[in-house]
Amino acid sequence: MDLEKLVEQGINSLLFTAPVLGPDLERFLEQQGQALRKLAQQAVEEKVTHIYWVGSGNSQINLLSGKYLLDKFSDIPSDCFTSYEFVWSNPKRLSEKSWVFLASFSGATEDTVVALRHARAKNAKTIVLVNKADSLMGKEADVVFAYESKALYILPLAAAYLFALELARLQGNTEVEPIIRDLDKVPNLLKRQYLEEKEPAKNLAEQFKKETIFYTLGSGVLYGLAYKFGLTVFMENMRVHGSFMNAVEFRHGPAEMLDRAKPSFVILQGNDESRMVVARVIDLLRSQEVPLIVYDMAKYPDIHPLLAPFALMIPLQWFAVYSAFMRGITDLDERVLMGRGIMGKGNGITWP
Ligand SMILES: O=P(O)(O)OC[C@H]1O[C@](O)(CO)[C@@H](O)[C@@H]1O
Repeated sequence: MDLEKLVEQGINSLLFTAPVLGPDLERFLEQQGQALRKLAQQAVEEKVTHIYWVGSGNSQINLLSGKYLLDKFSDIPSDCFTSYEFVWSNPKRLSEKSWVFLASFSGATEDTVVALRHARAKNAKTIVLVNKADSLMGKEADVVFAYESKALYILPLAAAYLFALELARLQGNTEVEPIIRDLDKVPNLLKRQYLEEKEPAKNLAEQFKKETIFYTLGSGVLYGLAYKFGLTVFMENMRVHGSFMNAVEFRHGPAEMLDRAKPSFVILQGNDESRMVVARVIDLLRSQEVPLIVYDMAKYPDIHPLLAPFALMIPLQWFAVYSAFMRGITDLDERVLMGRGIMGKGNGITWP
């Protein structure tokens, strides 16, 4: 089938969020931004002792930014867990003075429902970010943010950013103000990128369509986005082998594999503190002549460096969409194992 026809059909798929990211983020910030800021105020007033961020896959790694920003700018301790790890680790500090944010698009993912019930059993306050308020998790949580969109990575990411930055601002941190201001510029950037990044991504996908292994590397503020594409999108939706690695860890072992084979690499390079070390990894990979794609935040000097996960999302997604089509995947939402009741168990559970 004609590639452009597939793209046209793909616009309605759940995976391909790029067409709605700009408008949906704009709406989300407009409609729910105030409530998120109020929640941050409440956290400060109530002297919350610990904030947990919990989810699975995309719906965990977007929340990691909440911990990253709280650690960097606030004095509230915070941890981010995959849902089952949260339950198994059963942190001793988890109490009625803790707040637990949980994200889930379906609101019915086995792991995260179990985590929500665990947090409730410990009397922690539970705040869920779900697509629909009437989902299983929406009905059981104390506070619900229903984002009403397929943008399951970007909208909870924005919620985590706004909550954490506002909390730090209320604690007197002035460094966060430019980041909060630039967050408002992101919807327009995403609208523009949806149009501008299509052709370059198509060419890149063409160039890489024979590659069978993709390692995706990112560090610092881009750790989460690299994890998202390396661990979920490329493997889950392009169905290629590969994995995610923290870019700073590459010199500590993985580099040696290049002696035997030269798999392809996708590197996300931020404008934050991680930039120079990641640049050294890029130089090393270039010297070894591996197939390499670099997504560089330097292309967006008008956006605060800490907003990189928003700025690099659409170029990567366009690449994944074209790559999937070029590999014979015509339905971007089709799964071979996930969502079929094979891997998720429990009453009302729908995923994975
Ligand atoms: O957001 P939910 O519904 O909890 O689902 C999480 C799942 O969705 C994905 O993010 C995308 O399918 C997976 O990585 C993960 O298994």
